[in-house]
Parts: sequence; C-alpha cells; structure tokens
Amino acid sequence: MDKENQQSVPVLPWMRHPVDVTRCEQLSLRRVPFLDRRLKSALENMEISNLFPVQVALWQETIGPGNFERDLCINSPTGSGKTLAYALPIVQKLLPTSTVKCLRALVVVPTRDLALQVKQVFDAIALPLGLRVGLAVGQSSVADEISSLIYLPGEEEGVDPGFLSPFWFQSKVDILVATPGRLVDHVNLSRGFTLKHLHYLVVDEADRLLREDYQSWLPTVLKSTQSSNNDYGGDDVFQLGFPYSPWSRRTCSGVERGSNPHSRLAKVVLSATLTRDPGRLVKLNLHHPLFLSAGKMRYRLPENLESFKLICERKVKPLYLVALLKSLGEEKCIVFTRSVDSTHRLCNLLNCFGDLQIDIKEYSGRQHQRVRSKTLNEFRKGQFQVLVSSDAMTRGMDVEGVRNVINYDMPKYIKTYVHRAGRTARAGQTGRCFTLMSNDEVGRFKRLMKKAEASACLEHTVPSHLIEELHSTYQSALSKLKEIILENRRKPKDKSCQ
Ligand SMILES: Nc1ncnc2c1ncn2[C@@H]1O[C@H](COP(=O)(O)OP(=O)(O)OP(=O)(O)O)[C@@H](O)[C@H]1O
Repeated sequence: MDKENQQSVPVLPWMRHPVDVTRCEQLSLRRVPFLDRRLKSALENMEISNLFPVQVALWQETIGPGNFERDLCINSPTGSGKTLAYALPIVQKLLPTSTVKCLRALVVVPTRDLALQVKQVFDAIALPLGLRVGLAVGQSSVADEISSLIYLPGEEEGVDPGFLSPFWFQSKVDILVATPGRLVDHVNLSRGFTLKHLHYLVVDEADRLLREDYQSWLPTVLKSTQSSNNDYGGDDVFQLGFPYSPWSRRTCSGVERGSNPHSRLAKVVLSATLTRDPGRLVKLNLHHPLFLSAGKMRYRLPENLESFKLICERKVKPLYLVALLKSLGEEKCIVFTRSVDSTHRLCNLLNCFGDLQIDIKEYSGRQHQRVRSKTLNEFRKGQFQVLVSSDAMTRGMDVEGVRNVINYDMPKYIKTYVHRAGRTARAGQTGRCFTLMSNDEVGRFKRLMKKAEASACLEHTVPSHLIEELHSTYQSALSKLKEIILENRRKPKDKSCQ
C-alpha cells in the first residue's frame, strides 16, 4: 500500500514553496531564448510551434538563468509535455560535445513500452543533430543489447574483448533510455559499459520508480556514476604495456574519450503524481533541489478532462459497459480494470457479445512483452478501437486520439485515477473519463475526487431500456465464455501467454 495514501507525510522544506508552472505561458519557438536553430527546426518538423508551460519553466532552469545549477523535481499533470520538457534542454546541452561519443544522459522509466515511446521523442530531436540514442529494456539478450550501445575495439577483427581493458571501449550512444532491471544488468555485467561520463540523470514516473518493488537500481546507478578513475583498469593498461596513464582521457589519436566525469550529476525527477515522501526522495541524493509544480494541489487533472460517474448494480456492470461503449461510437477508448486477471476475463467476455461489433484487445502484464508492444502499435494505428488494460501498463502511455477512458473498476487511490484518466485529454485535447460504480461506492469516489484539483464530476445515465435489450445477448455471451474456458482447460498450457 502506498503509505502516502494512508497518512500525511511531512513535506521536505524545499517542497513547501514550489515554483508554480501554471504561471508560465506557452511560448512560441521563435521566442525561446538560446534555442539551437537545428533543434528549432527538428521541433517544427514535429509540427510543434510553441513550448508548453512546463517546458518553458524547465528551459529557464536548465538553459536559461538556472543553467542546471539545481536538481529539478517536477509535478505536472498527465499530457502536459514532460518528456520534451527534459529532452529539449538535455539535447541542447549535449550538442557542443557531440564529437566524442560518451554516454552523457540517462533516462530511466518503469516500463518497456514507455521507454520505446521516450526514445522516439529523443530520436526526433537528437538524431537530426548528430546525437545517438540507445535503448536498454531487455528486448534482446544483454550481450546483443550491449553491442548496440558499445563499440568493442577489434569487434570486426574478432578480437575477444575480454582481453581488453574497459579503457578501450567506446560508447555508441550519447543518450540512453532504460528500464531499471536491464540497466542494472549492464552496470553489473557488461564490460565497457560505464556511467562515469554521465552528466544528466532523468527519473521519469519517479513516484513509481522510487517504490520498493524496483529494488536497488538507484543506488547502483548513483554509485557507478561516482566510481573512481581506476575503473579504467589502470593496472590492466600498464600490463598491456600501453604508454597511457589510466587517468588520461586521450586515445593514441589524441581524441578525447569523453570529458572528465561531470563535477555533478544533474538530476531531473518527474511525475504527474510526484511523491512527497522524504524517505523516497532522499535516495536521489539531490543537489539543492528546486520543486516545480502545476497549481497548489498535488493531484491536478488535465484542464480539458470531463469526469463522469455511472452508477449501476455490480451484477449488471458488463451490460452498462457495453451500452456505454456502443454510445461512444468510433472513438478510441481505454477500459481499466483492477487487475490483470479481471482485464483478461472482461476482454474475453466483451468479445463474446455477439452484437457489440467493436474490436477489443487486452493489454496487461499477463501477456508476453512482444504481444503487448504489437497490441499497442495496432491501437496507435487505429486497427482496433477499445483497449482493455490493467493499471501498471499504461503509465505515461501517449496514444493519439484516445477520447474516452472508462474505469470499469473504481480506482482505489486518486493517483491511480490521475494516471488512468491521463491517457486522454492530453496536450490540451478534450477527453472524458467515466467511472462505473455501485451505489455504496459513490461516497468513497466523492472523497477520492476531492483530493484532485479538477472540475466537478457529472453523472452519466444509461436509459434502462438499453440495458433490458442487452440481457439476452449477455446470457449468451456468458455461455459462450464458459465454453471457451472449458475448451482452454482441455488444451495443453500455452506458453506464449497470449
Ligand atoms: N510543445 C508541444 N506542442 C504540441 N504538442 C506537444 C508539445 N509537447 C508535447 N506535446 C505532445 O503532448 C503529448 C503528451 O506529451 P508527454 O507524453 O510528454 O506528456 P507527459 O506530461 O509526459 O504525460 P504523462 O504524465 O502521462 O507521462 C504528446 O503527444 C506530445 O507529442
């Protein structure tokens, strides 16, 4: 249980008076001071003409007068543009040093699909400027992945890198987007993988990444960014008889091997529901942190989000969901349930509704990663309309055209509501979030919504005749589902975990 939801946690002094991001206006690109012209044209190619408030605020603290002198903690609503907010200044800062490939910026996110999404944003603004972006998410083996991140000298000649001091390994990327588990694998196992040139560390979806269930990725990363020079295997280099001091940063051709370890690792920590828990934040070892927040309350819903409650009895909830889906027409929709198993059951049930005529797919941790990524790509392309999902999988997910979110199961915490509803009404677009609940849940929902800075929650009603008309279809859907379950029990266990 997230203890912040249980009790009021004392707030750290530097969090008591945040910079209010909502006081920043959108800014036209041509008025952004010091914006590199190549970066400006990369943004224009992405059809971006203004920076959003959180992007303007971060630009001021990193490229403008702030000049990354303080570590930054940002609490800004879902869909407010946090990814570009950190990607832009980091790319701009790396430009002058892009001649020598060294891993200088690391972005850590909780899920593989989110990492793929963040890498695409970096690719769009960094590749045209000659910077290289890598991915470490476990899509392939550690060995295969490392070869995409590090140039192993002599790899073409078949020289066994095991004989070489890590001193000779050259990074292929300037920026790395990683999930915590695979990142720790590389730090611990991959020869030549080093974080000692790191200048920037971004922790995106920080409240999730700072929870216990991500083990020790953070101390491992912080320790390896501060490791001493002799990690270059100074002795090895002498043993190899090369006339290079282990503290030299120049290769025989005189090319500098990345600047000396940055005097300070600049950190950017972000979330739409940033934790205030001192016990978690202290692990980041922040330097003179500055807190930027949108508005006064911790939880702020997107301005153009409309929230609705739909009250119905539990036993006929599937019928209300079907009636609601039918009323939403062709619009893309994400339906959230409380667990992986209920996601699977609900998706199967909906696909047994004969006359629903809506393509529906499941997206949850129960599926293999490649199935999830394929499903997400199909959803992005509009190849089907409704995604039934569990909570963990959609943090930060940015899918264009999602106009509706439906909470089939009411979220337990406001934080969960914020991240679910935040899949719609992004980047200033409109969106709607419907929450199905029984009469005895209305009070709890009201208390939950009071914790967020948001517009009122309206009641959505479904005409009773529509529900009556669905009863027979519902019964046949249930019998069809029972047949499928019995059929699956008779089949040998499918390892692909579809
Ligand atoms: N300056 C901009 N102008 C227009 N669109 C933008 C701009 N910045 C970001 N966007 C778009 O806004 C959408 C949301 O951006 P992003 O995913 O970074 O939001 P976020 O704040 O990280 O959301 P979440 O908290 O859910 O992760 C994306 O589709 C992105 O392309």
